[in-house]
Amino acid sequence: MKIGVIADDFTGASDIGLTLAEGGMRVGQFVGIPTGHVDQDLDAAVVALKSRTAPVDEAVRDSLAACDWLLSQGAQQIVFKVCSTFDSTAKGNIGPVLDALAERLNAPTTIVCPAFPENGRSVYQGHLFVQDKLLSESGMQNHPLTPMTDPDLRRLLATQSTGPIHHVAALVVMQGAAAIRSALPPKGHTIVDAIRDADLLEIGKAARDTLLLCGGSGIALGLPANFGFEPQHPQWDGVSGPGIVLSGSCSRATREQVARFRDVAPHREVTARDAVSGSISVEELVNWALEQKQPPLIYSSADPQVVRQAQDSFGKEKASAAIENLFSVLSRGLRAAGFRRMVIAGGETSGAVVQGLRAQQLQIGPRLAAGVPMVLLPGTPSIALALKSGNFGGPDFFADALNRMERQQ
Ligand SMILES: Nc1ncnc2c1ncn2[C@@H]1O[C@H](COP(=O)(O)OP(=O)(O)O)[C@@H](O)[C@H]1O
Ligand SMILES: O=C(O)[C@@H](O)C(=O)COP(=O)(O)O
Repeated sequence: MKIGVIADDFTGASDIGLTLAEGGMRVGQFVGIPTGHVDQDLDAAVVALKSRTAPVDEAVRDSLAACDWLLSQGAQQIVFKVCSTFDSTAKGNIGPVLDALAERLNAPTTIVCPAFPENGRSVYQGHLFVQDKLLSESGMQNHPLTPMTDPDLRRLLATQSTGPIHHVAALVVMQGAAAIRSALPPKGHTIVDAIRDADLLEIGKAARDTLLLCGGSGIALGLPANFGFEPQHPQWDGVSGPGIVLSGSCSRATREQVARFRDVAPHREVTARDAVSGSISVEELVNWALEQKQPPLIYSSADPQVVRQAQDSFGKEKASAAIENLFSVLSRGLRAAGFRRMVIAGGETSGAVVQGLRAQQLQIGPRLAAGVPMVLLPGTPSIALALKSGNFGGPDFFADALNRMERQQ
């Protein structure tokens, strides 16, 4: 194995899995830390954790365990995959995990860059932009679990990390890999600007001998070529069987996708109150879904003021956990009822569903949208999943993805 990835959520794991697969690597996506040796010829392994919003100690412990496992499988370079909007709580977890990984790997210097230009995320002068808005004005300031109110990544990481934080500016990056390499200080974490894929490719080249990198999936764009891999398009047909959309993301893009899909598909809303009080039965939701003539939508996605009210009434963690648990149990019921194509919106929500389905390993398929591959949960029968990050995908993503996931007869 050449590259080992520790992803702090499940949508992020399939996002970077796609980048590496499109870079020509054989990639395995693992749900949690595998035990034992993986008897497969993999070029890259992505360990998906649900550590983004976990308590700091737990996130550090799990990330180190994932790192140890990846090293034991022969990984030569480690990527800590975080969100392209650098999602973190007030306590971390990006800084503490990065510090711990750097220490474990004895990596004096790390490159940090969450840019993902294809999805509108760029880093300029150390600041993170989403399209033409600073991170803190992009809608991410209202995220239910990780509100992002500081767009200056140097300042943000400095509050989370014990090490010195440096910066390599876009003008240096545009001079290419050699200039980037010589601008990297010998110690500490360095935020590197990137506004184009070309910048990320040069950062990738510059990182050939860097043990530890941290970023969105864009940070992996240039890495497969360092090991001699050439771009490819992952292929496989979809699966046959009923489809459904489960949406627990309250991000802007998802709310638009929910609104669009509600116009054309049967839909049921699950409120935070329903989930916390347990007044809604999973069995009843599954039966309702089975009665529909076309793929339905079950969603808790709500506007920021509704989420705020729910959090004020029930507590942030309690509301989130109750909704995630509902989707987790529901996904199991849906599989038992015969559903074979599932589009899941939201990183935490995807984590809950994939854990609910007791998945251990997922196969990365072709891209459905930038950062969103079709993934296969092998079994008899297999299930096709789309784990969609909250802010990824166009307005008609749900309908498009369900169609693309269906095997053509
Ligand atoms: N109506 C709601 N009220 C409160 N919290 C909600 C509601 N709907 C979803 N949530 C919670 O918000 C979080 C959304 O996070 P996530 O699934 O990662 O979406 P995204 O990918 O957009 O960040 C989840 O923990 C989810 O359970
Ligand atoms: O890098 C990204 O933006 C995604 O891969 C990701 O991690 C998104 O997380 P969610 O928005 O919580 O799904």
